[in-house]
Amino acid sequence: MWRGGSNTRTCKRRFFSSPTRSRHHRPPYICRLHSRGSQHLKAMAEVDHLAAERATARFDVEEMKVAWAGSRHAVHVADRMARLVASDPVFRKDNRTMLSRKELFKDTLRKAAHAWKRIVELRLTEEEADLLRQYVDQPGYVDLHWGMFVPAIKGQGTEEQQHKWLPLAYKFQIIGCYAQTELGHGSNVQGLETTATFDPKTDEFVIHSPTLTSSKWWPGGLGKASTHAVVYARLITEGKDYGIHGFIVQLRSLEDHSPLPGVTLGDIGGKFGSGAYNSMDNGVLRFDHVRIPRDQMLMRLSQVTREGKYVHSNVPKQLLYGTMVYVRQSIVADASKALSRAVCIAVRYSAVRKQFGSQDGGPETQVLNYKTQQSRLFPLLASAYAFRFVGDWLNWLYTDVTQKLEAKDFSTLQEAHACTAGLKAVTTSVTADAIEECRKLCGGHGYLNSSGLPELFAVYVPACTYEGDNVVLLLQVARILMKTVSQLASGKQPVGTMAYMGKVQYLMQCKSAVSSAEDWLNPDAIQEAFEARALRMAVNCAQNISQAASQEEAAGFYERSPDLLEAAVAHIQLIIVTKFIEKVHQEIPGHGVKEQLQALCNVYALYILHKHLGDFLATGCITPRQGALANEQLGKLYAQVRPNAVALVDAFNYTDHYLGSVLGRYDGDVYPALYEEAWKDPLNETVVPEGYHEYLRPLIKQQQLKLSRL
Ligand SMILES: CCCCCCCCCCCCCCC/C=C/C(=O)SCCNC(=O)CCNC(=O)[C@H](O)C(C)(C)COP(=O)(O)OP(=O)(O)OC[C@H]1O[C@@H](n2cnc3c(N)ncnc32)[C@H](O)[C@@H]1OP(=O)(O)O
Ligand SMILES: Cc1cc2nc3c(=O)[nH]c(=O)nc-3n(C[C@H](O)[C@H](O)[C@H](O)COP(=O)(O)OP(=O)(O)OC[C@H]3O[C@@H](n4cnc5c(N)ncnc54)[C@H](O)[C@@H]3O)c2cc1C
Repeated sequence: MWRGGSNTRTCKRRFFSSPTRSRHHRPPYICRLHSRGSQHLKAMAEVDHLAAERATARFDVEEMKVAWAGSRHAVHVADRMARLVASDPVFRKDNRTMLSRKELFKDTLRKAAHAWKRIVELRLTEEEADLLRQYVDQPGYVDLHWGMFVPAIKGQGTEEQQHKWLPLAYKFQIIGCYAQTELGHGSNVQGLETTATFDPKTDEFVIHSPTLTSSKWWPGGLGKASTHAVVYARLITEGKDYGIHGFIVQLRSLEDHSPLPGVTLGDIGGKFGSGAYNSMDNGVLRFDHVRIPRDQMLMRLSQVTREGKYVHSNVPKQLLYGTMVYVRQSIVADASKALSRAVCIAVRYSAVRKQFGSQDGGPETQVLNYKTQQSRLFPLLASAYAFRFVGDWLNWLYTDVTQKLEAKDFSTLQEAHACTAGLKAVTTSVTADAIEECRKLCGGHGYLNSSGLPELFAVYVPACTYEGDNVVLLLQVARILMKTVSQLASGKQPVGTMAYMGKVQYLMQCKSAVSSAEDWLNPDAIQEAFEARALRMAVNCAQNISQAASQEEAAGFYERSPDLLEAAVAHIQLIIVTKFIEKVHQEIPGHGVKEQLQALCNVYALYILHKHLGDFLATGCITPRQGALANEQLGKLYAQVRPNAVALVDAFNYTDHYLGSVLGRYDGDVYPALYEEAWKDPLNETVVPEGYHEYLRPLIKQQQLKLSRL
């Protein structure tokens, strides 16, 4: 009866009602855990399986935490917020991949509401609140509300509009999203089809979706949560189309959340991966001649008068794209977070995991000691630090440009666009690939949801697409590079991150002086090689485009776009290397911290050089022998990083809750955790699976019957 007829009863129930029998049927380790209860688990947690690794570190980890976080204050606040989230049962996330879409969405609403309650109760500052939301670690409508809706109103709304709308948004009296992309167009913003036609009779805009492809499609938070949206639509007044502009549109009733008349909206459906980005209600939205007051057009950059006259302020039109520039810079900062999480998991697990090497009965080899593991993992560790520092710099640049724009100085707009677009593209592509590489570095166990890596990958990978497809963004960088090269002949000196191009005479013919592996530790040698490679690739592209004399320039650009993409990547990698070198040149307190960062900086640069050796050789920046020396030095650097690897990921200061990985646990006690986690799967709720009576038993019985007839 027990075996045959009770497949809906849970293990838990049986365990308590019939312990002897349960113990018999349960895996022995689980019984031991349960019988000893939490005391046993606590005792286990006190064992630090990575203590020996931590003891070999040659630097002050606490000071490295400061270097990573940016300041002692930042470490302190992050620590407090991370612990606040980790200790609150509402923010539990270990069961996330097992929830249905509806459950997951409700769980997201619950977490967002609870986070807001805590923020208000504890009177958290903006900095603390942002961190708290980050550690909750579940994509949801609040990301778009704070991350795009509010910034769009701040950036494109007049003082009056900000005064009216921002207090409502700040207190969550309205919830907003950013509705730009449509079914038919995302990358090509100028191709959007939604219309906003001014009606002077009523002093209103009529928002309309004229075609199926004009349906808004993808905006996060739109599907189920938002009451309002900043909608991007073609402004039509006095019969003329003035192109894309932003409008604040109410979508749902503030009483019962039902869609307002003329508004059709919903969720666009399940997305890649279990859990992951499915907590977000990406939505579809159609308008059927929906009327909004004229003053709900965001009028900071251009206005429509009461009479319907279009007036454009004396500012560049591209300021309309300001919200995207803002989010792109925050995506760069987020890249180092996602990458460092994956790397932290892979480094800790690689130090715990042992395979082979015990023929004489001695201990097996930690997989972290394999040179191949190091050569795959340490460049990713170095990249996490590189992205962190370039992200800090980009944040500085963004703030600087914003201040200049306030003073009507638009000279650095192009630099901000090129850097945010290019760095967003390179850091997200590398990070997405790196998370997948970390999964492979963790072998079979990396493929389990409980490793945290599949979900991290699934959540992260759309960053290569949203806020601008990475290829489209790199082509923007390439266009600016080509413009800069073409201006060199006229003697115009490039500025900012393009300034190196001003050394064109030298960089086009210089030869690297490197003659030993150690010479590659000289930052000037690295800088010169990267500058020469980036410039020569850009100049080659420019020459190839202009040599196609029979073609229009645009056609030449189109023809050469695969090469242009590579030139843009080379330019962005130069920026990352340069900012890392600049960081290491600064005063960095703490025993051994500067030395470690120096080593990581060299790993990052020489790894890129090794990986893109073809570029460096083809452009004649270095010789094959110098390439080989760089690789030789890289091997030596890996050996230098090895004893510090675990401490270098400890410096990220992530709680086990935030990491969300049994493989990346701080204490390294991986195997009991893996074992225990398996039993939480819903399939293990019953010993005999659902479906046994319908499908397995008849099959087995049928075969038995056949056999008995033989
Ligand atoms: C947990 C806590 C939460 C707190 C918040 C935390 C942060 C938030 C994180 C948020 C999480 C992320 C969630 C995901 C949300 C996703 C949202 C979206 O995806 S929104 C939609 C994004 N869409 C895009 O990115 C579209 C990409 N396309 C474009 O940007 C443009 O179409 C284009 C740049 C590709 C082309 O523009 P276009 O005008 O058609 O023309 P040109 O190429 O000819 O360019 C003309 C001219 O303009 C210059 N330019 C272009 N863009 C910019 C810019 N942004 N700034 C300045 N200048 C720009 C370009 O260089 C040309 O210059 P010129 O001198 O004339 O050559
Ligand atoms: C998870 C997620 C969340 C999102 N959230 C929002 C949101 O909140 N609000 C919002 O408005 N939008 C949102 N989006 C939409 C997002 O911004 C767009 O998907 C993105 O800008 C890419 O545009 P697309 O889908 O039109 O891609 P496409 O442009 O159709 O890309 C398809 C392919 O064409 C290539 N391609 C396109 N143009 C060119 C070109 N000129 N040269 C060479 N190759 C080209 C691309 O590289 C790509 O390989 C979200 C998307 C995702 C996936």
